[in-house]
Amino acid sequence: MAPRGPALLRLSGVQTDIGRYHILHGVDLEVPTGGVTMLLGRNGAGKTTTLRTIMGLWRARAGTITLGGQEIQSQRPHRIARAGIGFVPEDMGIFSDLTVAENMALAARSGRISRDRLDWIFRAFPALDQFWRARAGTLSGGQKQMLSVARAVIEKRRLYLIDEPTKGLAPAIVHSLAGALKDLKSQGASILMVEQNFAVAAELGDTAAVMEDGRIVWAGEMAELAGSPNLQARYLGLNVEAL
Ligand SMILES: Nc1ncnc2c1ncn2[C@@H]1O[C@H](COP(=O)(O)OP(=O)(O)OP(=O)(O)O)[C@@H](O)[C@H]1O
Repeated sequence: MAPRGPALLRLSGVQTDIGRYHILHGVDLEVPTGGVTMLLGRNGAGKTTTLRTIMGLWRARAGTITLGGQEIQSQRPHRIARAGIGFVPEDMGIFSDLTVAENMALAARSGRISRDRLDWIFRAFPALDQFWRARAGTLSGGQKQMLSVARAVIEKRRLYLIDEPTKGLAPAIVHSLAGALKDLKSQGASILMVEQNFAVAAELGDTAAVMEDGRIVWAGEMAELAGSPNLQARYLGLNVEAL
């Protein structure tokens, strides 16, 4: 198991509205330093809205969000990114008209990509090496997802937010993506991840938080959730016999 430290990210009573809809109803969540926290829950529970609120893409109308003890909830997204959060959005957020190389260069805040980091990315995602000069729009769905993850990890960040990286991917690609994320975790990274594939969530997660209707309704060790068909049925609607 990855080392578990004090909370790196803490949400307290976070409420977010989208237009006139009240979506987050007071989210309390802790992400420890080191390891993977899985944010789980049924469709529409508010997981993506939580990640976007942390990133400042939706403004929290109440509550606090701290990163390493500093409040970030009223900062703009680029300031939050600069504070050390890498984000892999659900829609991948890559530039289709630019090459893989250009997409990566734009993601590096310092403007320079470290050779060691790039070598690690190429080992984890060989397709990005192969298609380095290709336009991102010509990549397959799985390769685009890899580029999206690679952009977030191009530089070391204090925290990575990753929204459903395996969505719609073939099993072999899911496997290699999960391997890369495991490797990132073994380097001591702190990750908050939304994942609908429960097998992947159970494999990668150290801790878990389950959302329902804009609130966290259960939080604990991933192993406890993975080992309890009752908790899974109650909070995730998973029927283990059907898996
Ligand atoms: N741009 C928007 N405008 C209006 N309502 C929205 C918008 N984005 C999300 N919502 C609503 O907010 C609620 C939470 O959505 P959110 O995407 O955070 O859920 P989720 O848990 O990530 O679900 P999923 O797994 O389906 O992505 C849903 O009821 C959704 O319809």
